Amino acid sequence: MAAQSLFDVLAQATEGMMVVDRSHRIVWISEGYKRFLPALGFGDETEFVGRPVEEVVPNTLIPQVIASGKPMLIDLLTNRAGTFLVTRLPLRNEAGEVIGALGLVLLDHPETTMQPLISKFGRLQQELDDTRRQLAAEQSKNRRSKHTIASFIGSSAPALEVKRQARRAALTSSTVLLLGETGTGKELLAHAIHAASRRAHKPLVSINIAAVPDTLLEAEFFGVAPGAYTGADRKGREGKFKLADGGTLFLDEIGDMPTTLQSKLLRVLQEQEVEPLGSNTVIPVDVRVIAATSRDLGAMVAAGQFRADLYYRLNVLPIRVPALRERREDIEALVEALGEDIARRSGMPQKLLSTGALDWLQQQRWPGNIRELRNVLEQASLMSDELQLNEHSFAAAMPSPVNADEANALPKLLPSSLSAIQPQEATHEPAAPTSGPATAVRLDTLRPLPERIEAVERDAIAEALRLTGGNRMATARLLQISRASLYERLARWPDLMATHAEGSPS
Ligand SMILES: Nc1ncnc2c1ncn2[C@@H]1O[C@H](COP(=O)(O)OP(=O)(O)OP(=O)(O)O)[C@@H](O)[C@H]1O
Repeated sequence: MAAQSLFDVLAQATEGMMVVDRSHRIVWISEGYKRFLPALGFGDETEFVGRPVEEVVPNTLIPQVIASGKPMLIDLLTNRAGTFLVTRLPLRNEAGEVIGALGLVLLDHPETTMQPLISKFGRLQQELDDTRRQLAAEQSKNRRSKHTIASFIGSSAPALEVKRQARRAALTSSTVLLLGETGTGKELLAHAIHAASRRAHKPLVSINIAAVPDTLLEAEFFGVAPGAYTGADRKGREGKFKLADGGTLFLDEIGDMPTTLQSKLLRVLQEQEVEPLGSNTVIPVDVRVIAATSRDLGAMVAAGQFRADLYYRLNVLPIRVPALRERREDIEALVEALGEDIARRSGMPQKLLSTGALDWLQQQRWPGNIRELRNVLEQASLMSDELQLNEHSFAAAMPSPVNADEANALPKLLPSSLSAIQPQEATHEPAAPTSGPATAVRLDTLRPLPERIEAVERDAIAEALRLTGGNRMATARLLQISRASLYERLARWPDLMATHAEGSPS
């Protein structure tokens, strides 16, 4: 009786009410509810009652209330009939079992009486939709490769030749060997070749051999069988070859491959099958390999540091990626493209370049190639408040510029202290109280050798960190030392570590 009167009170006090049974079927609607039927697309009650609620009231959550047995005391329901403030309550029998639900419309025009809440809801809904769209766009972008052959900027003869070779390589599944200095765009080309190949819809998996400790490389390449190890690898792990199945495996810094693993890699390349560590079964794989190195592999073969048979197996389609100084005419287009990217990422307007600035950029030697050009552009843009950058803006961002002529005479990376040592080291004259560079050199030679070596190393590392924008991997490569020995030295000079925090924009 009490329940009946509560029911009547609710039906009258609200704008509309419906009762739904356990199987979601609408069994009753109040007089008030009938007003909403035309907006929901129904002529009269008989077409509506008896139907499953989710079929006739879009976006309703009544089925969830029946499933969970938990009330929804207040919610906004939006569908083609409008936006409503609603309450949903489960109905239970005496045994406490859910036998259906009550749906109450508290307000049918909440937008007039609950403006702040409704507009907040609208805003959040809009943000949610935008984020979902962005995420979907991002995901589809990530599935596509980061780079295409057209993203390799440049129309000089050497750049066009590289692109021609890359397009040709994309037509086949043969192994590609990308050879070139650090920062010339080898990784970009590997992505581009994959994206232009028939494997583009399959993964491109990269492994930087120099970045993985030798002891872990084998597991990284070939995977680990379940139960082979305890700890993190107990469940087994797929190797990069398996992950790249059907697609492309990019082996960056192949010159750093330990000799013990070289023969195993050769076997996998020949047989196209891998044997995970701790297993005695082989797994067939279909992988296209693109390898890259900034080292002279031919010389490494001659020195016995790289297996000749692996070298020949990799050297099927060699592509030499030119250094930036071999294609200075591309600097203008590169500056334009890199500047656009820097502006987009930083949210600041793109800076213009004076003619003097462009000339200046074209005269540099760029041992760190495009990565270095990008870093210098970025630093100059951040350091200057002017919209136009001139040669002084760049000189400030690149404190010890070396022009092309000087550079040809002297390896750029040798810092002044080292170049000072070389010619003077043979002279054993006593220090004379003269002024100028000669005095500095003689005083320098009087310092204990370990101290001088330390200073040379420190200068070289500082210079290389600057060139690579603090990128540890590229720094180690440029100096031809291992990453571990770079870190070991950096630990000695915490100030260097702090000035060049890890993280290159590339
Ligand atoms: N031709 C190019 N056009 C536009 N950007 C380029 C070009 N070449 C390289 N870059 C950019 O320069 C940076 C360095 O390129 P990438 O990492 O491909 O060089 P890399 O030769 O693989 O270097 P490393 O040997 O040090 O790994 C990246 O930000 C890349 O996008």
